[in-house]
Amino acid sequence: MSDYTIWEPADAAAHVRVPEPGDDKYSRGVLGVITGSAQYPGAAVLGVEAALRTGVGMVRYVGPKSVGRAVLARRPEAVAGAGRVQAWLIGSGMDHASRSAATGDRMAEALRQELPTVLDGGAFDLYTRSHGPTVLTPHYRELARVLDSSVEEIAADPGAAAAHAADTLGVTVLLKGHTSYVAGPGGLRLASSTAPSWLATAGAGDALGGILGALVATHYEDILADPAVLGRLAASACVLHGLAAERASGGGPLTILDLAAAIPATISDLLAH
Ligand SMILES: NC(=O)C1=CN([C@@H]2O[C@H](COP(=O)(O)OP(=O)(O)OC[C@H]3O[C@@H](n4cnc5c(N)ncnc54)[C@H](O)[C@@H]3O)[C@@H](O)[C@H]2O)[C@@H](O)CC1
Ligand SMILES: Nc1ncnc2c1ncn2[C@@H]1O[C@H](COP(=O)(O)OP(=O)(O)O)[C@@H](O)[C@H]1O
Repeated sequence: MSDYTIWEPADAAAHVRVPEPGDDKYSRGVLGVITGSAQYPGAAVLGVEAALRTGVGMVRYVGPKSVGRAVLARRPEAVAGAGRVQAWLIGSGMDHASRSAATGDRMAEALRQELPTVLDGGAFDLYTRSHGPTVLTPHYRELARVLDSSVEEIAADPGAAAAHAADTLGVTVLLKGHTSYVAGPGGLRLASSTAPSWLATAGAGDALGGILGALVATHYEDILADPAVLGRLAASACVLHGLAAERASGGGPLTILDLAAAIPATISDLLAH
């Protein structure tokens, strides 16, 4: 932990791109989303919800048709089907072992574009094929699988595990937990623990993926110019996620749709201070 700098709300505020009068939906950035599966359609719904609430020019959902229908039922603002995007969010709510050929093809096509990419749960196996600036968002069990290690080893020193993963895999790693650790291959080390423990509930990570996806899509040019920006955005996503959870919780339980609904006011508060 000593190598890590705490990423503060003011740091996160500086990493929200506020639209300007000359912006349109494309100049703000389009996020492509390949998440969800027949088994876990809700993960796609939650990620898209959180991305749209964080602010992005457009979300294009490019997953299975049945999941796309669930996404659109909740969020008609999302656009279903392939098209040009500036960043990708891939892998929440899917199991890499049971990935369909169609999903595998969509992922391969996305990764070929060398765009800034967030890889979540069911897509960690693809990190070597992701040639754009890439951030992985594992929890402890997932990082243990990626590193062929054990949960106990990760839990013993999560900051060191995240740093080791970033250095050996050559990607940015956001290791999720009560404290989340962001490590970048260039020695970037940021930590955040803004979230209440009420956030330990199913779907919380799917929402984090959406928040981070939106921040990445709206900063794609900055990331391409300096890949270290990706780590700062990852830490900013953790701060926003934690503060939105705190606002939704108010000291009690929360659902992930409550968290998503709290994101806009969380951002406007951050920008006002
Ligand atoms: N609404 C949704 O669609 C959601 C989908 N989710 C998806 O669900 C999939 C699995 O995610 P995980 O993070 O659980 O994956 P993991 O593979 O890390 O966790 C599964 C492990 O938890 C253990 N386990 C299961 N139930 C348990 C219990 N009651 N008590 C103790 N241990 C238990 C299992 O034995 C297994 O080892 C991912 O694809 C994820 O994206 C989750 O994000 C939750 C919400
Ligand atoms: N005890 C805790 N306190 C605060 N935040 C937590 C706690 N446990 C988990 N979280 C946060 O909740 C999210 C859980 O993500 P993940 O394990 O991927 O869940 P899911 O797969 O259900 O979406 C992460 O952002 C993590 O940082």
